[in-house]
Amino acid sequence: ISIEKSGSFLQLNQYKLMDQIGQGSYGLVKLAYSEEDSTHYAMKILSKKRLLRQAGLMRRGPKKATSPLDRVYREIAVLKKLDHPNVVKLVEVLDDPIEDSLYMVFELVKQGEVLRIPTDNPLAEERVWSIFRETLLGLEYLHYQKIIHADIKPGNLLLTECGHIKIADLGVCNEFLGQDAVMSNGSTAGTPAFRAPETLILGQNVYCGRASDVWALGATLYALVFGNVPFLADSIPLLYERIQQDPLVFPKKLTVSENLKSCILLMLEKDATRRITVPELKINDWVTS
Ligand SMILES: COc1ccc(C(=O)/C=C\Nc2cc(OC)c(C(=O)O)cc2Cl)cc1
Repeated sequence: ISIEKSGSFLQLNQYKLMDQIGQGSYGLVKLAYSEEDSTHYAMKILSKKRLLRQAGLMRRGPKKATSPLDRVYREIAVLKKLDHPNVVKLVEVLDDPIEDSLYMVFELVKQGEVLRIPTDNPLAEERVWSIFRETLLGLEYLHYQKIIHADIKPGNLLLTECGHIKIADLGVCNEFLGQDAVMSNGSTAGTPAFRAPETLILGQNVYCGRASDVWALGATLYALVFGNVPFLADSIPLLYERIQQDPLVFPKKLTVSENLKSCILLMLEKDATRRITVPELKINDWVTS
């Protein structure tokens, strides 16, 4: 990669890096402008050292032969093959072997995150209905490609200029697995408030990734319409206790349809074997209303 400073911007090959537009445990996302095609992109910047460190911390049990970076490269290879209107598109990866940074170039989804929570101004049920339907199609596509997103949340749903949804952040935290989408909770944490109960049971570290994605989608649906996550606590252990034990409560102040409440309840079913599945969601009364 050719890296040069042009004025106050870093220039990576044809990309001029501009403002930071996103950040998270993964690293950060910058707006990038390509002079080659006069188009803006979202450039996700990862640190290989940080990835290795995180993998070291998160990996439990026998050390897997593949280095954590192989996992990222394998997932990048998968991302390049993905092509769906409701999944963010990876354009290219700039990876200089001697550089610590790994640059993932994505198509720019102009309006960014669909909703920042907590908020006192959640989205109207009609808006949430179309956002949910598109997210469901994107998730169905990922599951079909044997990809468990493992971090579905409002922050990873990006809104296009025309108000369509693209699911983001498949890059690092998903599990690309063989036949059954079986997860081990050592490797994919996800965001605490959106984690399914079965992923929190210590010791038992095998669960179905598809069902845990549905739970997170349910918590996301709840957050989009009520402005906050379904279970809250001042500490992570208490949060996990509430996710596993507490019955779901809907805020009195906001009126939403009975169909929407039942749909959320079916997705936030604590028993993963009884939880609604993606195919069942596609024919759910609220989703098809
Ligand atoms: C206000 O305007 C804005 C326009 C676009 C953005 C934005 O794009 C943010 C994050 N983007 C991404 C993050 C990802 O992971 C964490 C991945 C991935 O790894 O799949 C892909 C993308 Cl694109 C923000 C503000």
